[in-house]
Order: sequence, then C-alpha cells, then structure tokens
Amino acid sequence: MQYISTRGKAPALGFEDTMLSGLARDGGLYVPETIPQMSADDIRAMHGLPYEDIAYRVMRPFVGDAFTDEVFADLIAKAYAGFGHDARAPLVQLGSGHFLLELFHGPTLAFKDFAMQLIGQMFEEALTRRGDRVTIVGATSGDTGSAAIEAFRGLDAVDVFILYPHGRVSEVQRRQMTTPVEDNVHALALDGTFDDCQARLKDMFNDFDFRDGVKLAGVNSINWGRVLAQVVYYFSSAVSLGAPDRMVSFTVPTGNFGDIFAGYIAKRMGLPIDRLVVATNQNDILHRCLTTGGYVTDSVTPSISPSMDIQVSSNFERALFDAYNRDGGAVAQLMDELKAGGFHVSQGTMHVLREHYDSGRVSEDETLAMITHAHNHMGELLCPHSAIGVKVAEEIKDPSVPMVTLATAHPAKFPDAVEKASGLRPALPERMADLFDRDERMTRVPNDLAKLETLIKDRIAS
Ligand SMILES: Cc1ncc(COP(=O)(O)O)c(C=O)c1O
Ligand SMILES: N[C@@H](CCOP(=O)(O)O)C(=O)O
Repeated sequence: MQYISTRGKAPALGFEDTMLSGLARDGGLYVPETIPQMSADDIRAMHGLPYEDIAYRVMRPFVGDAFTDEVFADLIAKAYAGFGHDARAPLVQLGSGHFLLELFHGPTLAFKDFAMQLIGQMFEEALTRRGDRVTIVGATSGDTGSAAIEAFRGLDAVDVFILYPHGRVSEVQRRQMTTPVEDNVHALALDGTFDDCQARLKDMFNDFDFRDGVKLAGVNSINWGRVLAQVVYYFSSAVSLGAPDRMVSFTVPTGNFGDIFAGYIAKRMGLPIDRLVVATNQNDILHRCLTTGGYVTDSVTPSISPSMDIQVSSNFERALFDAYNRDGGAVAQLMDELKAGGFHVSQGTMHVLREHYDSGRVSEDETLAMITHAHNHMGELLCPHSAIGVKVAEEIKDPSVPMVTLATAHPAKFPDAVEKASGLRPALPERMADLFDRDERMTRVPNDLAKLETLIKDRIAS
C-alpha cells in the first residue's frame, strides 16, 4: 500500500514512513493511493466480534508490510486495553432511530484516544526497530493535545510538544496537558487561536532545516494513522445496527474534518453509509462551504465547544482532493488561495461533495438547550460538542435510516457549560479525581515561528 500527497508533488511512501513523517514535503496530506474494499460478506462476518478484531480487519489492508500480522494484532490489543468500557465504543439509543456512539471511554475522555493510543503503540514499535527517535509537535484546541501526551508520556524515543491556544481550552483540558510530570512532555500555551497553532505547526513541517534537524513528526490528523484508526468505529457501530444489510447515517461534530473524513473512507471501503452529516458550532466555515461553495476564513469566535473553534479545517483538503478527481495541482492552487483568505469550490465539485456530506450549524443557545433537552428527555448528559451533533442529527435525520451521532467527549471535560444547561456538574472518573490538585507546568509562547523553533531545539538539546 502506497500513500500519495494531496498536492501531487511529494514522493509516494509506505505506511510506516507516512505515519512517521506527518505532513508531505509538498505541504499536502497523505492519502492511500487506492482504497481497500470490503465485500458485504466481509462486513457481515464482523457481526458479534470484539472491537479489537474489527479494528484488525478494517485496518490491516492499509498497513502493508509495516508490521507482521501478529505484531499488528498485539499493538491493537495493547492500545485498547486501558479503555473504560468493554465495548470500547458502545452505542446507546437516544430516541426513535437515533443512536449515540460513545467515544469517550478512553484514558483522556475524548474520541482522540481511539487513534492516539494506537499511534503511540505503532510509533514505539517502529522507532525501537529503527533505533531512531523523533520530536512530535502537535496543535490542539484541547483534546488532541491531552490524548497525545497520554500516549507518548515517558517514551525514551520521543519528545512531545503541544501548542494550545492560551485561555481558549477548558480547565480540565488544560490541566490534562499541564500536569503530567514526565520530562519528555512540553505544554506550550500560544498567544493566538487553534488556527494559529496549526499554521505554525505546518510552517515547521515546511521548514526543512528544522524538520530534518529535530526529526519532526506529527500526530494531528495530518497523520494518516489518525484518520485510519477512526474508520474502525464507523464499521463497529454500523455492523451492530445491521450493516451491510441496512444503510446507516452518521452525524459528526466537526472541526478539523478528520473524524468525518474517516467516515467517508469507511463508505469508500464499502460500508453502506447513507448520509455523513457535518455538525459545526458558530465557527461554521465547513457549513458555509457545503451550503454556498465559499470556503472563506473568518476570525475564530470562542465558544462553549472549544475543541471545534476552528476556521481552517485541515482535512477538508483530503475531501477536496477526491472531489477534484485527485488533481493535486488543483488542490495546491486552492490552498494558495486560502492563504489569501479563501476560495470558491466549482459547481461540479460542490455536486460531488454534496453527494456525500450534509451539514448544519448550531448556535451557543441551541447547544445549551440541546444539553438541557437531552438530560431531561433522552436520559443523556452530553458534552457541548456531542450536543451539537445530536441537534443537527435530530433536524436532518430520515426516519427510514438509523442515525448515529458521534459523542466525541465526556461531559466532565466541559463541566461549566454542562452544569449551566443541566444543573448537574459531571464528575471526573476516579483516576482523575485529583486533577485540580496537581501542579501545572507550561510555557507561554508567542505566535512566532522562529521563537518556537528555537525553544523546541533548546529543549531537546538540554
Ligand atoms: C470533542 C471534540 N469533538 C469534535 C471535534 C472535531 O473533530 P474533527 O477535528 O476530527 O472534525 C474535536 C476536535 O477536533 C473534539 O475534540
Ligand atoms: N479538536 C482538535 C483539533 C485538532 O484536530 P486533529 O484531529 O487534527 O488533531 C483538538 O482537540 O485538538
């Protein structure tokens, strides 16, 4: 299996090099050259299997010869052993034809753990075999950062630097990143937005002296391994609702477009998915683009769903690559236009995008009202991100097709908003009960590439 860049100019790589290198050297994102197919019988055979077995069957064709069958199965087993629910990604029924996929039973209480725990295992295995080490730099609006730190803390072969927007993540999210004591963990509070963090990260990848000098690696959804691991729960949930003999739709609270793009990959592999619905908060560039064709950046407005406070949605580039018939030159041109403020998608491309994706936008008041309603009438305490998904799904769902909404984080990560809407302050799990008593350690950093690179180089040299 080879991976190619969405901008068409970087060398094709195998799975392991794709995973370890992050952004392609032409600035694009890696995607598989071909999408492995699952027949109806392959999908039917997943009925009743443990999550780990489904994960193995779904991901194995993408991994090629990077790991032997035995090693890959073992890495999957280790990745999910620490989850707090036997089903790993349990489905609960919310109402008629509407199901919630709980993706928050991992160690840091958000869906990011599904991919990050596995990536942590795969990095460790590959780096040990190569006798190599890397510097991971990640950008986070709150959840990727804590999941990455949890997956890589204490590993000899890795230093992990996380850029988060100062003052724009919840206190639980911040403390999850600033309280780990391991020397290889560096939490950096950047003066700016998540978009600034992600832009500086991509700048670092595009500065080849820095990139090669520190052996830069990425664990944002820039990294194909992140998207791949998220494909699995589309299969596990659809199969438990009757796939391949029944269509299923998904609504996905969306920011960087990685999670919903994983759903698109599942569909391309043969999973009978009817609609993939993008649910955004007031930072709604994706909803605007999918309804008007204009992908025009706006300033980021802080919200009660901070993990989705994103206006430059990294993985949308992967969706555009397919919608433009895999024309890397066309995508590179759009990305140049984006630097100047935005672009407009052609009519033909809009048609292709609308074949797969619907969208909806939810205001702050509507989010709070949905948390209240779900608590009072659906028996669920939702985090604000999941509430946005449920609200859009309720508006858009077709009674003849089961709808699955992805619950992307545990309500206890956002206790203020949840308490305001429901009157209940959700408690953290026992193992995190002392989170607010632990000492914090972070460095305030400016939104300045040269200064960030110097800090990172100095830290790994010391
Ligand atoms: C809790 C939560 N929900 C939803 C999202 C959106 O996911 P994605 O960026 O993959 O679209 C994120 C992060 O981006 C998140 O942390
Ligand atoms: N919401 C994310 C933003 C980064 O997304 P990623 O999927 O590209 O890592 C976060 O919580 O950090």
